[in-house]
Amino acid sequence: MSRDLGIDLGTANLLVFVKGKGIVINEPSVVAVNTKTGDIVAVGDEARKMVGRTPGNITIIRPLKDGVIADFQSTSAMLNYFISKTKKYASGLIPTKPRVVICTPSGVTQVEKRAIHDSALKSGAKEVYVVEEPLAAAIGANLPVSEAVGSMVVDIGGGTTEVAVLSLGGIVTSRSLRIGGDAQDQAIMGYIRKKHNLLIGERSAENLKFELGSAWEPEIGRCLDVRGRDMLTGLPTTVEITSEEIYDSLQEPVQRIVEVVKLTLEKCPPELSGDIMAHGIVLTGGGSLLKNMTKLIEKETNIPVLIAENPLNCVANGTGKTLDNINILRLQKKSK
Ligand SMILES: Nc1ncnc2c1ncn2[C@@H]1O[C@H](COP(=O)(O)OP(=O)(O)OP(=O)(O)O)[C@@H](O)[C@H]1O
Repeated sequence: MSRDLGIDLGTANLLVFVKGKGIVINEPSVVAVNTKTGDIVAVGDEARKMVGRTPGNITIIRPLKDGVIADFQSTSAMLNYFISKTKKYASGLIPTKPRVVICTPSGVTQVEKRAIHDSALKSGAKEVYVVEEPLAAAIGANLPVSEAVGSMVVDIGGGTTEVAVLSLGGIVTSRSLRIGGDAQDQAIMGYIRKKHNLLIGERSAENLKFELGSAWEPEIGRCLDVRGRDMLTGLPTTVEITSEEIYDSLQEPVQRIVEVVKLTLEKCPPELSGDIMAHGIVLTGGGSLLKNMTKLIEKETNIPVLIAENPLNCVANGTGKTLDNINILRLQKKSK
């Protein structure tokens, strides 16, 4: 027995599933680095607390951005940190090295995949298998991926949106878009800068999205005060933002997601389209929690849309379930 691990190396959050325990780590994919020494000062929750509040010698890095690895060294350090953190779950088990199934954003190149693989090995893994994100999301959402029936999953993460049609254990057709929750936050920041001459931080923009955001018909009359820096005076100030404004700012990134869903449906073989019509499209990832996202996709595709249970955990749960079939992954790796 060993503490085998399933890891969702997400753009926004990194989750670790320990076999027999479930998800034991769920922290933001953020690293704080001392710019003078290059040392890692904090990782995950600790680093996230520092966002926007760091002194000159500390910089906050999001190692994965837009679904790709923006900074390999800090990705590697983050992976190492979290794999080591799971050591305490090995108590009572024979202390062997873990086998690791890791899920990376689909924009990652073969070279980067190899580098992630090697970095997990260096962090103490015995064997490492890299799986595709939409497959893990669908398994984690309990879709019947191994059956001869078409299932469609839309995983809306921080950096990417992955849309895939699956059947008989594999991906039949898929598309990946480098737009997810982060692009929505950026759109809110851009809108407020332009309309109110106000600079706000990423966390404030994300909070406005949580509180006022909607993909379809905003709730009229809701508003929230946001603090930022007035670009004209340079002074801190507070502005009231309405739900209609947040709705307007989210239109572009949200419509791009709808388009990619439609394009994937167009490429779907007719038999599988019929299955998807009957069983619906399943949304996973944190972005699926944007208010009325299901309603919008339903209206645009005329197909029922459901959100998976615990959408933020689907990919990690999927990699965890894959640990039970590690022999299949081993055979697939050998045949490559
Ligand atoms: N209630 C909510 N409403 C809108 N967006 C939300 C909500 N909860 C979380 N999100 C967004 O979900 C995103 C994070 O989702 P998730 O953890 O699935 O991404 P990830 O797996 O790290 O990213 P990727 O799949 O791109 O690598 C963030 O952009 C966050 O703002």
